[in-house]
Amino acid sequence: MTTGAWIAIAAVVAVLLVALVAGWALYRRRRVSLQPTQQAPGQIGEAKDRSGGYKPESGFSFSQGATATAPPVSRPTPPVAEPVEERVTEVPPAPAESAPAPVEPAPTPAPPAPVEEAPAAAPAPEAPAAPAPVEAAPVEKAPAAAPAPAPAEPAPVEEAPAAAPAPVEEIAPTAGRLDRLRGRLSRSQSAVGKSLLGLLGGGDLDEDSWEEIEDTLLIADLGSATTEQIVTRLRAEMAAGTVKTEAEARAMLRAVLIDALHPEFDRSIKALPHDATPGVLLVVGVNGTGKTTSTGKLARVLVADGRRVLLGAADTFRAAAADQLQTWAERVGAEVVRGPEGGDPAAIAFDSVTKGIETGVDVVIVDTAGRLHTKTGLMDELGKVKRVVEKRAVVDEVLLVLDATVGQNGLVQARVFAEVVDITGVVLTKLDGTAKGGIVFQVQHELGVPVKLVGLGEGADDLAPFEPGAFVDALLG
Ligand SMILES: Nc1nc2c(ncn2[C@@H]2O[C@H](COP(=O)(O)OP(=O)(O)OP(=O)(O)O)[C@@H](O)[C@H]2O)c(=O)[nH]1
Repeated sequence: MTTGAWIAIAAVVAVLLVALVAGWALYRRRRVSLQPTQQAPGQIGEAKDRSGGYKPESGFSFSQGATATAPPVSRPTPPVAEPVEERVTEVPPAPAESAPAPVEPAPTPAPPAPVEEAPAAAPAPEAPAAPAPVEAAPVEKAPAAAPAPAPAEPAPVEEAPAAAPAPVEEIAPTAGRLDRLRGRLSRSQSAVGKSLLGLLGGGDLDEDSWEEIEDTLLIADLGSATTEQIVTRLRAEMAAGTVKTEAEARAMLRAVLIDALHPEFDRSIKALPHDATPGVLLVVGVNGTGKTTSTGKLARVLVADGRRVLLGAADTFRAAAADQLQTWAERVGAEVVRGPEGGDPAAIAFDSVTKGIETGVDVVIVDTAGRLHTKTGLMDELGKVKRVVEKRAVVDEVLLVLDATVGQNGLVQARVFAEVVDITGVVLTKLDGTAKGGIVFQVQHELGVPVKLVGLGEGADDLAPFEPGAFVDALLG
């Protein structure tokens, strides 16, 4: 071979080498690399307890709703029970539209003296032995002015007549019992967190990795808008070069997720009484989502907090729902107002609030029915319930109960309800049974209202306040 040929070969080899090195350098520049940590003690993410179930830092927070604009009603001093008939007949004419059907005060363990007889006996609210007011006669409704369209004398709901009320339960203080929820959420949620941290902390982040992060968020039900927002922020943080270690990646992910959960939202439950009226909460949602259960759990929390509670069983769709609510009420010593199966929910809601005002309870929680048969039907029913209640008191909260396990369907439901009533907060139930807690992000994003409470099990005390930080910690495992 000639010298010229050797020189040519050497030149080609040199060019190839330069191209190879330049290509490798370019490739490295496009990847974000994470070094395993050598962090100083105390640095974020260092050896902290990540067994991390959902563990709210604080207890439930209750506040007072906006100042009442409803007609002032003098609030008699506490629990002296009066005959229900008397109380109810004092009610000013109800809105014409309500045409309320007779409502039967249900027996409660905190007995308002038995209907019909009851002198001014004031039974102690906690006396389990006190006989239930058997055979509560249908109460004459005040609004009788308008010739009530023959309320078809409702077949009295099976009132479990002679059954002695269950003894009122001791309820653990709310603060202490929240610890028991630890771990519930992590069992189902941590898959999402593990996957995200695996990708972010795994070393190199190329386009495929970003796509995987996006998929993980979408699969966890965060929805496309929230996912896009989160991925954009994660990319920006990574590109800024501030994230060099796994611990930093974790801390950054945590901060981004918490931000997306709107930590600034007011999540207190507007359940405190006004000067002349109780706090009034409407609980709405599709049947089966956990409305009645959540109403009962919330009543327990309030009673444990020293509040006098009245539950209104306006879910007249099936008698069992009212029975269920009554059982919850009996267990905690709350009062209950219920009506006949198929009765007018608005009438029961109206009577609940009326009775609540007159007996001076602190808070009335009305459990409504949520048949999504037609939007118009729902609109009529719920709209009417709210309007009628507002004749007596301000509605402080409309809590929408959503089942976290139904994913996108929950969002569809949320939209429909939000069109019908002004939702002020969301109760997300069954978070213990899903690996897709991401619906929390979507619901807040779509409705612009906070998730205030989460259901983490079927137990009576498995209700917790929603806290973004605690939730993200549980999510990251
Ligand atoms: N695992 C789990 N189950 C729950 C939770 N909340 C409610 N449930 C269960 O969900 C089922 C339905 O709850 P309900 O309270 O009856 O639902 P609802 O919306 O009132 O429905 P209706 O009674 O038909 O009006 C019950 O078996 C509850 O025990 C929760 O947070 N976790």
